[in-house]
Amino acid sequence: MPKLAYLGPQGTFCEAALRRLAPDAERLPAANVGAALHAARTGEADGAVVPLENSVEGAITQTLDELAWGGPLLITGELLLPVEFSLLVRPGTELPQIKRIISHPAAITQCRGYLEREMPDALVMAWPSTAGAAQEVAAPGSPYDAAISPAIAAEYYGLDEFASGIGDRSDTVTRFVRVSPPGPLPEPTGADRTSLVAFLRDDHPGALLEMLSEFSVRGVNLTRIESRPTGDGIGRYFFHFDCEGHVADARVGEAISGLRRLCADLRFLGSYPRADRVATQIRAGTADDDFTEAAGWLERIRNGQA
Ligand SMILES: O=C(O)C(=O)Cc1ccccc1
Repeated sequence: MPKLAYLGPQGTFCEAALRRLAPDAERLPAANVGAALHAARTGEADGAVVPLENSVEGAITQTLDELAWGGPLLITGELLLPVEFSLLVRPGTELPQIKRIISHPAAITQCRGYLEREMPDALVMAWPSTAGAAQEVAAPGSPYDAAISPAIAAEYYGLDEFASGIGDRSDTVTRFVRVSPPGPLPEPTGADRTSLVAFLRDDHPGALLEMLSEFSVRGVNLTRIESRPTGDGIGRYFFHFDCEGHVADARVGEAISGLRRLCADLRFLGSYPRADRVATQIRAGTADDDFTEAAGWLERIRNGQA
């Protein structure tokens, strides 16, 4: 039974994601995303489940940066989890008493409308996780009055649900990934995704276009692109790419080789089955057989057998 670290404590969306991704796994709650990934790197856990992006707010940047800069880890699975937010309070709390609210930053930004409408004067502060915020509100003497959290955390920590469904949108989905220490890749399924982090060799006109061309000329569809600052001053960026397909697919492998030549550094973050199981559409001329046929043809020309 694998042991998987996750953004704890019990009751986070991340825990719900882990339960679905690996129902039989032993669950190791971590204080924050960095600690969960650290446990996967050191071997304290066999892997970790962490949030990567949200359909409303976009990237969970801490996860992106950890995967880009931290010790190498491979994404081996993903899950799309619908998320619904509740406002949890100590039993008996009334609206005028709610002055300090805490939650994960991604939850706060997705409940802006409710907070501004219903409690515009409340202070809203970041906490490492939603259920962690609920646990804090429940602690004796806590200076905080409410937590934005999954409803389930009310049961775990003895809180009341002051309001439910407080997200600005009702159809929000968060993408979680399972990461593992470097090792064998999941087998190709025909409905896979590959994740990469690319660092430019130098800044010049068309540098991004050149990278994108490596995908486009081989018929590889991108599913996400994200620029992140390198930290070396304004205007310096590196890029996260997700594309359809598996590194075992010829077109994906060739695109990645092309990127490798273009980039100062290219980090492979894994090839893994897509959560939505949408099969990759293969454009004419970009199937594995087409690459094999073309390579054979080239070989024959070079050998004077054309
Ligand atoms: O704090 C949690 O419960 C998480 O899993 C992170 C998160 C926060 C808000 C939306 C989605 C995931």
